[in-house]
Amino acid sequence: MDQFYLRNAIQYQALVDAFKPMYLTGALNSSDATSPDMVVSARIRPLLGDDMVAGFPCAVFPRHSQPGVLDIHDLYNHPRGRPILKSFNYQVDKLFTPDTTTEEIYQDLLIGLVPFARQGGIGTIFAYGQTGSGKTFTISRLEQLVMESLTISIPEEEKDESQPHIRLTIIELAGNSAFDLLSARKPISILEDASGTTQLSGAAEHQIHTIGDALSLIDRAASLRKTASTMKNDTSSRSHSICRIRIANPSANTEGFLYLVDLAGSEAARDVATHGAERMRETKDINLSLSVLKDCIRGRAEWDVQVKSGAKGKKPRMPFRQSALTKVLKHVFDTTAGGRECKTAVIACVNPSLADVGASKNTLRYAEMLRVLMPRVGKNEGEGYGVFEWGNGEVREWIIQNCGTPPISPNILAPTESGAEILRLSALEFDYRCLKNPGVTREQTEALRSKLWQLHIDSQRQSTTATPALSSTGTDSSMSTAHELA
Ligand SMILES: Nc1ncnc2c1ncn2[C@@H]1O[C@H](COP(=O)(O)OP(=O)(O)OP(=O)(O)O)[C@@H](O)[C@H]1O
Repeated sequence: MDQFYLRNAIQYQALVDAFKPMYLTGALNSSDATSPDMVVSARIRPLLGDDMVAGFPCAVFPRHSQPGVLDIHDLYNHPRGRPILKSFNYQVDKLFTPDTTTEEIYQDLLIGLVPFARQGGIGTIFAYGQTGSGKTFTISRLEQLVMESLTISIPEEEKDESQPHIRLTIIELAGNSAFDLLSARKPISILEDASGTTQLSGAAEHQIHTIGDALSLIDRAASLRKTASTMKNDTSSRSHSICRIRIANPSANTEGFLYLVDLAGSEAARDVATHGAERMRETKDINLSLSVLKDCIRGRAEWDVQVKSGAKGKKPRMPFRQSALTKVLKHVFDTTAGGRECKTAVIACVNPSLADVGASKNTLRYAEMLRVLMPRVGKNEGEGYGVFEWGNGEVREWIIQNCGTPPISPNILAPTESGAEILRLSALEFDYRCLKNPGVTREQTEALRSKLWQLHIDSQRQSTTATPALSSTGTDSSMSTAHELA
């Protein structure tokens, strides 16, 4: 296949240049709001020196006219002998192009997760993608940035007993075995205790006082992972790495978590074919754990949508006991006893080279399967807009008229947010903003939040154009068009 691509690189480029995208509507429309606590993003890494030397052109393009949409072009052999271009498109909530830096991704996806975890929530970020697509590049820098923000924000002289206690654990999962990356890859066990909490038995938790402590531990884990992979004569990480940051906040009596997960590379079938039986088994284990993870992430997002929107339905399936990866992340998926508030972000990493086009399509199909659409709010003639359709002006107006006394300033509660964005705020964040206003009580903030959600649910019920309670962009949402070489 590679030879076919290289032989036809010039024709391929001509077809790509002539490509005219169809405007996406319906389930793929970017104006459809997805689950408020789940952001599915994609990062296209730049073509690197090696890719260019190999001579493969770029096959993945962000669509500038529609935010969050990517076009991928593949080249097919046609029976009449002329290669044809097949184009596929995918939709994500946020798209990071080759020019985006990891610092910008942090600002976009993680800046809110850190205070959320400080207040007792669970924030999780996953990097998923084919080997060499930039997962480790992305997650390792995000780990550093999170640690900087957790340790730098409080000046040393102002730290006291009431400051959050930060503890770091970094483990690696290979098949069903787990290792502590901060204790020379010592094997550890994943156990559920009597209360049903997952324990990483034997894994050290390191108390972090300064950014220096954190960075040296992160470096230690990264170099151990790299050495293990080189010893196996393997350039790609065939294991999942999980960085867990526990944030205990004595003054608020809360304990939150941040998980940064660098998933094992999903491997293309053509690569697997060149490996032996052990590698094939390893790949099967990885694919199984990624499939269970997908069911769990999607199930959790569906559950959040059901709870927040008041939609009725069967409890979504979250088979987290089926793999070591999801057992470790039980916190994130377990909704028994109400479950904990969670916010999740996924970064689907993509190598834009034509040589990896098949794997890129798989990665983005996986990402699309994680997107859960909120029930759509329609507008009937003579009716007002649903909260979801409000602009910031309407949100502000509503706050002024409904906040009660003492007043809650729209500048503090919703300085820029639209209706959809204000609904996406976690309860913790909503209350936190309200309580910043002098004299405002918790009862008042809870009443305001319930009122907003009640209004949203009522407008949904009234809507005659409502879509089925929960819908997904699903696996068949990517559309393809074919263009023949003239
Ligand atoms: N956004 C980027 N900008 C510049 N270089 C990048 C970017 N993303 C990845 N790279 C480079 O691409 C190469 C592969 O990246 P990385 O090791 O992060 O891939 P990976 O997805 O973790 O692969 P594997 O699954 O094999 O571990 C590295 O040399 C990395 O420095």
